[in-house]
Amino acid sequence: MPSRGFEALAGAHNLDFQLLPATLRACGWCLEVLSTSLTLFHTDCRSRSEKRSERLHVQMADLWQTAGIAISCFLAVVARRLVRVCFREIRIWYSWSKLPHSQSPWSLAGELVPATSLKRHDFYTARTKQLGGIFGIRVGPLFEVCITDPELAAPIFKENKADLYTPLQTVFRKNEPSLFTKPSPEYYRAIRKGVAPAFNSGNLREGFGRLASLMPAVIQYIRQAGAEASVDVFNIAGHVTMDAISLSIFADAPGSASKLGQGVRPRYAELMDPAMQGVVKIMAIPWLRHLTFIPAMKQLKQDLTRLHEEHGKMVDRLRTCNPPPASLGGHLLALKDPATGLPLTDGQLEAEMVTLFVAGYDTSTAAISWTLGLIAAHPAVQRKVAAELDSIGLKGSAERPQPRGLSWEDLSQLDYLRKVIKEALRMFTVASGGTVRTLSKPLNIGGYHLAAGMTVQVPFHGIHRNPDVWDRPDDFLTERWDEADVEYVKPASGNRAAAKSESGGVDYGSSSPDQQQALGKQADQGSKARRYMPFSYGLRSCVGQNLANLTMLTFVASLCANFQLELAPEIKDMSGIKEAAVTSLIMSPRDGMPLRCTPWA
Ligand code: HEM
Repeated sequence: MPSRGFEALAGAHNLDFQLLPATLRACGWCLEVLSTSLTLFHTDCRSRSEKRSERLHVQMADLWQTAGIAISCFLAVVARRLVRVCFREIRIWYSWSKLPHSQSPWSLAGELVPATSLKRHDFYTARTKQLGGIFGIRVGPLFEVCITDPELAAPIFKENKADLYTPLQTVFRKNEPSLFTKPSPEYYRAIRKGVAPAFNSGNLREGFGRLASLMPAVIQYIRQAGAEASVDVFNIAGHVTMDAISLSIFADAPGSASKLGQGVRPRYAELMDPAMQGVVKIMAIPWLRHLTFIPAMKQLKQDLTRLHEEHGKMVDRLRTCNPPPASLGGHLLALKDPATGLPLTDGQLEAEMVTLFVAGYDTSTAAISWTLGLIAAHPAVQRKVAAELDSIGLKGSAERPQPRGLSWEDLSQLDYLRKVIKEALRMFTVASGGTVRTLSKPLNIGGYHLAAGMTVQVPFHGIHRNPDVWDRPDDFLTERWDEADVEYVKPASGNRAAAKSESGGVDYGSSSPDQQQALGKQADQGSKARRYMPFSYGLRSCVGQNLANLTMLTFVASLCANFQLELAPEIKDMSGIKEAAVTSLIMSPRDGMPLRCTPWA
């Protein structure tokens, strides 16, 4: 008979003792074996379940411990970052507080309104007159340094960081970084080196025929409008520059200039402009983008959806149009991403292509408009331009009612017209806000310590209109370009020289060999600091300036060769031109540039 303990053991494992065969039940030895194995099995089961629960326990404890460590690490990192950000902001605020500045410490918005208004170019000039060539402004919560003294501004052009531009990426479908926003240094170098040759003189010459072929339609349209009509050259220039960039990328048939006279703006500009207005808002106040429920951000979302559709088509067009290797499109397709060694993806191509349109379209259009307006407002200048064109057989007359079109060779003969364009870009600097950089290291400039991380703006319009730097800066004086080295600051004299030596000029915050070298270069340059910078200079200067100059020269020469220009009654005179200037992203005439154009013959 089985013992009571054995029976209990069997019961615990749901074994019915009665089910065992009778012979087995009667055999004491068998029962012994069965009992022993059941006991062993039971012990094993218990120890296994104990072990399992122990293991589970240990695992849970490990998990808790690991989670605890992870959370503590995370909190430590956040706290460190917070402390670092706080220290950085305090250092920035302290540096800023030592700069000359003018706003009331109690105003929450600081100078947000004048610094983002349509007349902000005048604001920087006024502050320069009031506070000098380096001063602080506060735009809402942003403590910013402004430099309008070219000598003091020189070291800023060695900085590459421009955090404030990052919101511009919103206009690309995949929010990719582009040349203009904030790619890695390697990517930036690869793109810059890859596209720059497209703008060299040999490659531009190859595409010049396509650019010049746009002009006959423009001339015909203006002729048809008649001498009494106000013709908006801003609108016309918009169509031509859009086609000029389009042609240099895709090298195929233009579309925009064929729509002249239909009272419309270039299609891409119609899509881009409203989106850019929204983007400018988030550049000024970055956290605005998170308020997706406010009407301005809802509108931006809609505008971007329309724009992104167009970008998809542009990438497809580039992939299928097979542009020649010398064209901008050819160069873009040949580019390799240094990180992967592969050709650019659709997203990367879109970012670079759109950057070229955004950077080149508005700027060239406004520059052409200011130049033509200024020529029309200054009859003596217009006579000299006409005489130059006449001397190479380009100007219309009774004997030459249909003057020939411009050739590549003509361009080198237009010395005076080049000076006129230069002076127009000085007086109405389209990139009026200039450049904005984030300091990657502390700098001592003009006796002021600027902390790392500070946002520094160099408003080019402020420099070009600074009376300490230019004689009669508010006058359109083409003859100033007859002198040599007009682009550079003249040797300092009198009070200005004394002020410079007292302020200590430029000094790098620490003294690594690189910085010593930079300091040395700056000192060598001495009075040779650049004061003329419509295309910026140094790192991040305009990569497309040769195309811009070519488009401006071609357009302005073609118009002046065919027509005598006069300001339309809407603008009337020089004060009307100045009044029309507004800056959103760039400085352009608010209601266009209406001119009356009378054929020479
Ligand atoms: C009159 C016409 C133009 C003016 C006044 C102008 C002016 C400028 C300025 C001042 C910058 C530097 C901006 C900064 O530092 O924040 C710049 C950059 C740039 N421009 Fe232009 N630009 C003109 C036409 C063009 C054209 C036609 C193109 C190309 C189709 C172009 C492409 C670019 C690009 C890609 C950059 C960024 C370069 C970089 O960061 O390395 N621009 N431009």
